[in-house]
Amino acid sequence: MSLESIKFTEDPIQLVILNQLLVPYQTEYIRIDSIAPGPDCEFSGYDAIKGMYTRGAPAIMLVGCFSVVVELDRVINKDEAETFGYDLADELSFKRRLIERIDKLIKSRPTAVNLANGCNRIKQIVEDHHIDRNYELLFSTVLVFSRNLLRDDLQANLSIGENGVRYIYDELTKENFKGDFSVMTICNTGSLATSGHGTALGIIRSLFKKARGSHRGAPFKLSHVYACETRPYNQGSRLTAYELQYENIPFTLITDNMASFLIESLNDSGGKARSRGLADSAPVKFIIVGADRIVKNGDLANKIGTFQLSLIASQYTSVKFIGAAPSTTIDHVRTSGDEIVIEQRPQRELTEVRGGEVNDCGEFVIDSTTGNVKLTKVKLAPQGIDVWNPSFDVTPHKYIDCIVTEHGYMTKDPNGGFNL
Ligand SMILES: CSC[C@@H](O)[C@H](O)C(=O)COP(=O)(O)O
Repeated sequence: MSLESIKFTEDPIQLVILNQLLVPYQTEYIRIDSIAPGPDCEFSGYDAIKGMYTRGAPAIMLVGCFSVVVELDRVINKDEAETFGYDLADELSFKRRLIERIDKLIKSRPTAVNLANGCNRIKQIVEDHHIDRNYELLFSTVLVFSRNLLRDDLQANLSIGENGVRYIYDELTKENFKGDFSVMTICNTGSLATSGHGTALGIIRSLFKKARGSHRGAPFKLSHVYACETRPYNQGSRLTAYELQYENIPFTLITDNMASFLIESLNDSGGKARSRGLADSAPVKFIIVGADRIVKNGDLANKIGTFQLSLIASQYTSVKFIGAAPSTTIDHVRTSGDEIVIEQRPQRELTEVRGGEVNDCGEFVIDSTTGNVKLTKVKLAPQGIDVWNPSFDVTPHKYIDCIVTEHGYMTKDPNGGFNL
């Protein structure tokens, strides 16, 4: 990918993030200077995460952890303790203040567990550290932890790709499937949502790589991806479509409410696909989704719209539903999806959209001073109406066929349960 969502440098310590609110129309990077808002903080990790500038559970975790590194650098190495309300002379009060600010950061987005998992480990480092005036050691410990988190996330995504491919090949071989097949996905689970490669989209990338490379001789091959638009925030049409186009992976964008009709059309052997305007008639064999939190019994929180896809898959024995996530997405405390807090987003995020302005021919209008696509915001509903806008839903494990992590793939035990 030419676009990295997170850029962190150590000399000097600097964190910049891609403003995902502007993708795919403009490329803008913003510098993060603190953990949470405060005096002398222009743009904090909290602002970036809460404001959706940075998105996707693993990316949120990485930006959150690196924002702690950035603030500690200013406090410890740049003599700015007072600006942030830290007292370096009093170790206990320093730790209290830091933990208070990290706790505020964790609250920026409650459903994705990765942020809390990463930040809680930093809190543990802080609590266990006997500072004894050696703040530099604390700084370097948090820096190394965050740097490793970034490295491990990339490695995990590559392994998820491999493990997902293995499950898909095993299933198709068991079924004696031959020919081309399609997959469906929702939300943004690629490079932009992670440190690189991606989770669900990582599996799709790896599948394509295999189909084009050493596995060219396999009796089946992924030929097409159907990407759901992912209303209301359109992560699918803005980010996933952008990544698939960039990777030259053949795909078709659909709105979320087309999923069942599409699968019914493609998976029918009587030729419904052709009469319904579908150029590629390879059946959808897998719906592959990411996750923001997977609890112990396998219930999975992901972008709103995921649950209904699992219900559709459950109606077709030939369609398997796969959840893909790194182990930082696993919640080892909660036992069922009923315990997951679902983030409610502002009503305006559903009734208003911002996008690239187009002329009557559908071509982007370019701002002559900046050379960028002009952005415009429109409202899609009457003023003053009631709107429900949950950002995520929970897919019960009974509708999930397989969970893929960096450690392998897991199907259900004979009692129909996952044991995470
Ligand atoms: C790779 S994280 C799993 C995604 O499916 C996830 O839901 C996601 O991208 C979150 O969307 P967000 O834009 O942060 O609300």
